[in-house]
Amino acid sequence: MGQEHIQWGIAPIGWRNDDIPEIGKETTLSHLLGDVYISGFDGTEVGGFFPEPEILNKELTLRNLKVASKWFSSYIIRDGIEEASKEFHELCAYLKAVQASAVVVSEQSYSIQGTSKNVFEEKPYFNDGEWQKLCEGLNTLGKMAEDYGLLLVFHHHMGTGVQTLEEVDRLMENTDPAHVHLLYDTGHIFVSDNNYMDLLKKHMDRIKHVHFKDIRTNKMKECVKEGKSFLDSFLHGMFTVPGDGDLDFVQVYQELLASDYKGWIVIEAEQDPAKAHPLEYALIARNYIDCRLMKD
Ligand SMILES: O=C1C[C@@H](O)[C@H](O)[C@@H](O)C1=O
Ligand SMILES: [Co+2]
Repeated sequence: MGQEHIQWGIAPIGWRNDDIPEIGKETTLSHLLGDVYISGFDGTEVGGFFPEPEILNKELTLRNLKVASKWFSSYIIRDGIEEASKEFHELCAYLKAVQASAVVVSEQSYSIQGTSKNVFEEKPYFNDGEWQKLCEGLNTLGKMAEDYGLLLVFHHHMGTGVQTLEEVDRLMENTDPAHVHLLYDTGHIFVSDNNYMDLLKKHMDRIKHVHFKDIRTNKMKECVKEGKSFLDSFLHGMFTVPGDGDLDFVQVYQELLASDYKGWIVIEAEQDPAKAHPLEYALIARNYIDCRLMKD
């Protein structure tokens, strides 16, 4: 089956975190890329601290690495599409210059992702007019991304208005499949819906980018019980790399291969690097991929 069409990446988020920039801030780009190389990955995603394209390209080429994509927080509902487009153009130009394949979009209007609110109970909900504005805006951004040779992949995310399977269904139904694609993140959909296979099976035809995020369910239960925020949940150790948590990535991977998925699978596990040594965890993930997922 088409394992040769998969590119494996690991996100900077285990080393430095854009949601809490103080975390791991002493880690340099060389350190991060060195670890990505040592742990045998094909590349990474662009972190907030990454330099201008010329410098980044040189550092990537020296290590034979690639970048897959970068996160974009859109505020289409709050600010309108014109406002959102300005920053989006800049990011797409950057991503084109570093030869990325996708731009990861998350609608952050009313998001509680970066706040102290209980992420398990206080997520926002969009009204009908807001859904329409969001979907139309995403179609516009998706066409823009194509002008830069990029795919717009939408990231469903805890603490946002597009979190649950039902919300992903609505987004997929009301956006143009030619221009708006989906990022499938195992960890976010599991924490939200307690299930990660339904979304994958239902929307496989729209999935063009994948985040493999594992969950320590004992930690997740503690976070739910204590009503923790998203940021406190990850500091508490809710997320980890595949092979260290409770999700079964074998069935996910088999489903992706059976559906002839082509593209990036990026390991993405935000943890406190002071507690979870980033290279050690990158190697745990690599070992799991080699011994459990790609064994045949
Ligand atoms: O893809 C992601 C990017 C992060 O900034 C985000 O908070 C994380 O949870 C995620 O899945
Ligand atoms: Co993700």
